[in-house]
Amino acid sequence: MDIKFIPAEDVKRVLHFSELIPQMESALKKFSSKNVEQPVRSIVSVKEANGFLGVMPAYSSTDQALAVKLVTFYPQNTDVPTHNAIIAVFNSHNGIPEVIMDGEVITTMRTAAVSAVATKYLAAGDASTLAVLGSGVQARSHIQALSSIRSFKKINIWSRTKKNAEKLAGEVGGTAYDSVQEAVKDADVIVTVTSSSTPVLMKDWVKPGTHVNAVGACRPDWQEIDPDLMRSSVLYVDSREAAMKESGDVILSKADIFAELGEMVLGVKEAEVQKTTVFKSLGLAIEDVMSAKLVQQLMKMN
Ligand SMILES: NC(=O)C1=CN([C@@H]2O[C@H](COP(=O)(O)OP(=O)(O)OC[C@H]3O[C@@H](n4cnc5c(N)ncnc54)[C@H](O)[C@@H]3O)[C@@H](O)[C@H]2O)C=CC1
Ligand SMILES: O=C([O-])C1=[NH+]CCC1
Repeated sequence: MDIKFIPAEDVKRVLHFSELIPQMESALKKFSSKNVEQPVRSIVSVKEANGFLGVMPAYSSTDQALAVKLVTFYPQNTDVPTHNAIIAVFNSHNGIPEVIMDGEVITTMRTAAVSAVATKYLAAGDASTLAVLGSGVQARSHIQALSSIRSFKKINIWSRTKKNAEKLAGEVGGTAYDSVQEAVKDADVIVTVTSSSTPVLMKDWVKPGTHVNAVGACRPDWQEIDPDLMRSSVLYVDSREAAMKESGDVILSKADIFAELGEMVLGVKEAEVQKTTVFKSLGLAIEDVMSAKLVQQLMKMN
């Protein structure tokens, strides 16, 4: 068996948001039109490390794309990334494994690309202030991806460790804030990218009409968003089934899900731009499978 390995440097070299964002928009549509075979991910808890291993398979017959991502989340890691992943790609005709590629860069970029799709449809066209809560890997990729969708004049950053917020603010020409309330007060778009398991963003701090990409809190007993904000906003999710199984923000608040993002992109459900909207992101295997396919195509061209 001749299995090729594609390392992180190669994935990083070929993958760009200009191609990844439309690819994710297409993946979301396929998912919500039931053109994808994908179970909700399996989670193996590693209690001693407060971490988990997630197993994320998906198959798209129209793309002849069959792959599985294996991803770990160890939130207490400090000197190595908190998320680590590989993606194994199989030949969909004969089941032979063909490629194993790094999945960390894809996880970093496709998550932000999906939030960019949500922001493109749900944020005001003239959105000028972006607030980011958290200062890690996803904070950086979200600033990059969302800046390709809207022209932000201000980028406000809060992180529980102020010096990390200041470092990120220095990198992106933003401003670091001491409190979440101050950071989000004028924001048109908010991104929550923390590893918190309790709410960091409160309803009363968010101005009406803001779009929130809620990216952290991927376990049924974790929350990043005030339940009142969840209930009072128009709520979009990547997958209804996954949200009802995995998202503490959705399950514990008992908020009504208005639509899957793919349904909105398909035009089956409205994009409620004038209202306060929350996109609750959990991450879908099909996003990884279609990102991996794009990497393979781009590698052939480069
Ligand atoms: N929806 C999706 O598809 C994906 C979601 N994620 C989630 O996004 C979040 C951020 O991921 P990364 O940036 O890769 O992680 P990271 O480890 O690079 O950064 C985590 C950030 O959260 C902050 N943080 C940790 N505990 C906190 C607490 N109790 N209160 C407030 N801030 C806290 C850290 O200081 C840091 O700024 C995580 O929750 C992660 O699981 C990550 C990948 C995909
Ligand atoms: O989709 C994904 O890869 C993840 N979602 C939360 C942690 C990792």
